Amino acid sequence: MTERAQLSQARRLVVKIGSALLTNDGRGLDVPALGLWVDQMAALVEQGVELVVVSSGSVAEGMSRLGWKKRPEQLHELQAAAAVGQMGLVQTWEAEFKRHGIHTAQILLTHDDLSDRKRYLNGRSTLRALLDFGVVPIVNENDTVVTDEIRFGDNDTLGALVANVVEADGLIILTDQLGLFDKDPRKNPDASLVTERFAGDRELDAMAGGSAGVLGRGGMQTKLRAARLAARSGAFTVVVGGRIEGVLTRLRQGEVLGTLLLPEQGRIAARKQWLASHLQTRGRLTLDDGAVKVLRLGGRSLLPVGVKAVTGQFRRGEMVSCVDQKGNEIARGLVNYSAGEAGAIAGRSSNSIADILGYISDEEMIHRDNMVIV
Ligand SMILES: Nc1ncnc2c1ncn2[C@@H]1O[C@H](COP(=O)(O)OP(=O)(O)O)[C@@H](O)[C@H]1O
Ligand SMILES: N[C@@H](CCC(=O)OP(=O)(O)O)C(=O)O
Repeated sequence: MTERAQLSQARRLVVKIGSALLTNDGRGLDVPALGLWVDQMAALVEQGVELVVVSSGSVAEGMSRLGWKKRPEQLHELQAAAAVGQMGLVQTWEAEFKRHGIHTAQILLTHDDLSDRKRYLNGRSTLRALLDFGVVPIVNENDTVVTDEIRFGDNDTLGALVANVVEADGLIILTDQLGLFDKDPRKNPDASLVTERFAGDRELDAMAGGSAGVLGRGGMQTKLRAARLAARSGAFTVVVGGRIEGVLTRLRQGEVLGTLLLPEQGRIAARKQWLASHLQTRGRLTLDDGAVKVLRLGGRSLLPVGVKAVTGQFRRGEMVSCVDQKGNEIARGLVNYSAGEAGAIAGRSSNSIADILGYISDEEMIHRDNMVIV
């Protein structure tokens, strides 16, 4: 598989859009541009892609609504502008997605929310539930309550943390340049576009500069940092020009646009490591000897037929522990069925899932890509 094919195959994506783009360099929300991105996103949703949007622009839109020409220095003024602008932001996202019959949801997060384990897990459950319902969450930083110390500071970082939380396959950062250049193209007209690198490549540090814009905060430095954060849970990052015609559709088709930043370890390995270290188990599946044997051999999914007993209360997508009949832990993984459903299909062949439950979401109890052997 070529690296760009990862975009064609992604099942869950986070799309982050910066202030300069969304507000047409501060001239108020660029509704036609936003509408065009939504058209492309709706087509992705139609193809079964789960999407989360991280939308900047509340401060810029607030400034525009309040008639302020200069970005205020004081935190409380920025927060006031953000509160005014956030109204316009969510109204516009909602109205544009509504044209396609897609619901949106507003999610405002602070750093605290994602560093506190309980809130992290609750946030994860809510986001997962929204995605299961086919809703597109629209995320921004909760600017009203943040203080200097706890600000993400830029939505690139927020986008990466959201990609970690939802275990996205990829993070797409739409910005006002065509991608990451070997030097800041605003200051160096001879700069050339970097098309593909490992996110951890140290050579990139010298290339990425800060923001020259009045609206954006992070510049390429925070986009690079975001790519490194996203890589921890196995997500690739694309930094790409949001004004390129049909940008999301063309990326989906595998076209080489923007800069692709890849996790070093490989997507699945990084993701598995992330899952094992960040999620607590919610229940237990006791396996028969045959299932223990195939899991230990590696590379196989766990089917319902190999499960003898189910304990605990868990929902689809939560982490469960797989143990042998003596209680020794064999593996951990994200389960495809809730505790009640898992109990009903335990010991049964995958062919009978539909008869037992009345529907089938997956043939596997735990897919091999979502499982870590311990
Ligand atoms: N190596 C680089 N390649 C591309 N852009 C760069 C680079 N270094 C610095 N920049 C600056 O980063 C800006 C984009 O970041 P930013 O203003 O924060 O936008 P956004 O609102 O999309 O987050 C570009 O307009 C550019 O001036
Ligand atoms: N929460 C702020 C985010 C500001 C921000 O990070 O902007 P950008 O660098 O353009 O993504 C807002 O909505 O204005």
